Amino acid sequence: MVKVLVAGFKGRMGNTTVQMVLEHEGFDLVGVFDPMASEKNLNENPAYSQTDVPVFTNLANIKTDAEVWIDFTRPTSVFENTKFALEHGISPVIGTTGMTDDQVKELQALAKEKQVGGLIAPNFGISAVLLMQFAKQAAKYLPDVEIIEMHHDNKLDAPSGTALNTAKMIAEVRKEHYQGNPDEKETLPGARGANYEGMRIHAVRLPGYVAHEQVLFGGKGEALTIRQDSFDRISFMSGVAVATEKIRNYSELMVGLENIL
Ligand SMILES: NC(=O)C1=CN([C@@H]2O[C@H](COP(=O)(O)OP(=O)(O)OC[C@H]3O[C@@H](n4cnc5c(N)ncnc54)[C@H](O)[C@@H]3O)[C@@H](O)[C@H]2O)C=CC1
Ligand SMILES: O=C(O)C1=N[C@H](C(=O)O)C[C@H](O)C1
Repeated sequence: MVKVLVAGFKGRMGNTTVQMVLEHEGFDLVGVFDPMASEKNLNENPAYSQTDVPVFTNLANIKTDAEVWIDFTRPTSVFENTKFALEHGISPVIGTTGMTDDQVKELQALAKEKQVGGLIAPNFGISAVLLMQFAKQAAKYLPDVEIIEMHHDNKLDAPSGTALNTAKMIAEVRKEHYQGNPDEKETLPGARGANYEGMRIHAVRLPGYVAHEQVLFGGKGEALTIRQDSFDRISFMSGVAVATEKIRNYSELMVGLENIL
């Protein structure tokens, strides 16, 4: 049994993850963490009255024998949480988005020093993992590209981690390239979206949406659109489960679910 702690358990993803961990016969939920929690044990919550699991509300007070730390928290807390996990020999499985490249590098160095395996996955959904790979492939031949990501209106970070990662993966193969009209002017600031190495990224936030992305390629007289949709947060759970099962077989901190599939 893999002993698991879920950070951010009061949130949308954290709550879905707790249910997945409790239902999975290979996982043992040994702790949950969220500063917003008022209970001391998960069994105080009517939905989990039979589940005796300690609740932590402060990082410094966590004492646990967890082997895997699953994190769906906030862009402002994920770095400290991941550092804490690595320093305590707990393998981090990180879904929280919004870390800077420098923060990721620092954590990768720490994981190497401690010889602890971990994963940061901008998206645990297989449709999104495939979309990023297909987009990288297409960009070799169609370098004019724009990304549109669409999310629920409670999302804190923009652009999404998935959109940023898509742009980074495309940038690995796309020849340096100016796209659009060099004389174009935004008559309303922001109209052309964010600029990542010449690629435009547009972020939509609307109620009713969960998580969706389109990558649009344009060529002479033709176009290609690649799209993925997460209609439900359950779409992320098989990826989280695979990472939780496998991550202790590694001794480095990787970025991208594809690294362990
Ligand atoms: N990688 C992936 O496949 C996915 C990633 N995400 C990412 O996961 C993160 C969470 O998303 P949601 O669940 O929608 O957010 P949410 O706002 O519903 O939940 C976040 C939870 O974290 C808690 N929290 C705040 N500070 C904390 C700390 N220091 N330690 C522990 N918990 C803390 C909050 O109280 C809240 O309950 C976001 O960054 C989002 O982009 C979301 C869906 C899929
Ligand atoms: O906040 C979300 O909901 C999601 N966040 C991740 C991201 O920023 O890419 C993954 C998915 O898009 C859902």
